Amino acid sequence: MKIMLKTNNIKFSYAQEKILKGIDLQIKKGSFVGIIGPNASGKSTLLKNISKSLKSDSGLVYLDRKLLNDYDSLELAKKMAVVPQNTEVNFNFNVYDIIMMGRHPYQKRWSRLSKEDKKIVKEAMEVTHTLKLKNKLINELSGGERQRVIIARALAQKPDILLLDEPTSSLDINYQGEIYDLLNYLNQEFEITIITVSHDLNLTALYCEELILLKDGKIFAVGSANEVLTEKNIKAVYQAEVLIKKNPLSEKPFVTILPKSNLKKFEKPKKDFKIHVIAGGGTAKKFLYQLESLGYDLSIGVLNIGDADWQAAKELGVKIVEAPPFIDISKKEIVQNKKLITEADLIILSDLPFGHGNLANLEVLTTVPNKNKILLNNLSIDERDYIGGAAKKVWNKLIKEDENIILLKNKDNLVSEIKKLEN
Ligand SMILES: Nc1ncnc2c1ncn2[C@@H]1O[C@H](COP(=O)(O)OP(=O)(O)OP(=O)(O)O)[C@@H](O)[C@H]1O
Repeated sequence: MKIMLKTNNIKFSYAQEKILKGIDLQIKKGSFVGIIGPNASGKSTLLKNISKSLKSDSGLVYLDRKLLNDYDSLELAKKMAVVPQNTEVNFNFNVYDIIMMGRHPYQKRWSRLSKEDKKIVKEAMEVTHTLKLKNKLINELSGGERQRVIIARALAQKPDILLLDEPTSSLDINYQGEIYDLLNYLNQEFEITIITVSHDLNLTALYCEELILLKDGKIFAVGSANEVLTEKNIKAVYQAEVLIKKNPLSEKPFVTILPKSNLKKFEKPKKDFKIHVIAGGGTAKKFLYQLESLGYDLSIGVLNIGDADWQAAKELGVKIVEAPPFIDISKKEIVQNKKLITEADLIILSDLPFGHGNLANLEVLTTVPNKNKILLNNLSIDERDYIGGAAKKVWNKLIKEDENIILLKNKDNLVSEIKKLEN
């Protein structure tokens, strides 16, 4: 295994404040590494220490087996390029001139641009799709365009290793993917070693083969995305409750912040309005999050354990009447559900499909004629009745006899309907 960059116990302080508290790193040649960690954990300071923009107080940094301190600035610029966090450029040069600056380490004083310089700059512009911006002034570009130009300038240096500090922080989702795709291409095609600092755990997990998680100036965890991005690690380092699922396409972990713990910090006001939801199959997932974030007192049931709505309700800490999957809802669960329904100010029935197993969830509504009900019917009952019309029969009876029913085709209007009832 060839090592491109290695640090031995590096320490760094700004004035009296200790920022890096002994960092040991080994970055393989040709690898794509992501440094993550909370605000002020020392990520940018580490990047500056390994790129000689700051000098470590103690410890050693080796770049390709040679001490970083032994590189002079031109020699270092041929080996390593840095894309800083702030890509603002003080002088309003045009894009071509900015990218050409990347050739500076190779140019002799007062010499003209060589054919080689021009060829390399053109290639850098091609891979970063900046050719069409060539004559534009740098300060007239969008954030994403400027980011690509600064990466092109770094590529014009023909580095073996590229360090990027939050390369996608100001970019929209499309450009974020584009920049990481570009980095991935550079890594795979030209074997450039890449180190990114990022707050985007999911992009980092998706593209980086190794992750370094920093906490308070020390390395907390190193390894693959699956090894580093665990609920336990995230909680320990970010003090955040997250849900980690496997991205079905990439098999990489996908981190979702759990809204409840997030919102708790803002002391979200609780509403004195109880809503019981009858759902299943993920038909309520989206509006459950919405209603929970608005502070409604929610309950849900009867739901099969493992169902998508059950998972959402669990994540949100909503009261659930649950039942084992693949068997009919039992009497006991029906009674528990009825109790919550009786206590609720409003019942919402999502447009869930009905079979033998959950018909009781529909039938229960006929026993509480005085309760307000919102029935979602974006999909007609015909399309959701999997028991030869039995569900449709109950539905039709309900619609005919119950005066407290609101039929709602569009889930987007749900909150406004609830607000009307609340008042
Ligand atoms: N030039 C400076 N002078 C003094 N303190 C600094 C300086 N730059 C950074 N710091 C401090 O060093 C600590 C680490 O900063 P650093 O920028 O390395 O963290 P980070 O993990 O990159 O943070 P973020 O995710 O917020 O960008 C912070 O407490 C910061 O206030």
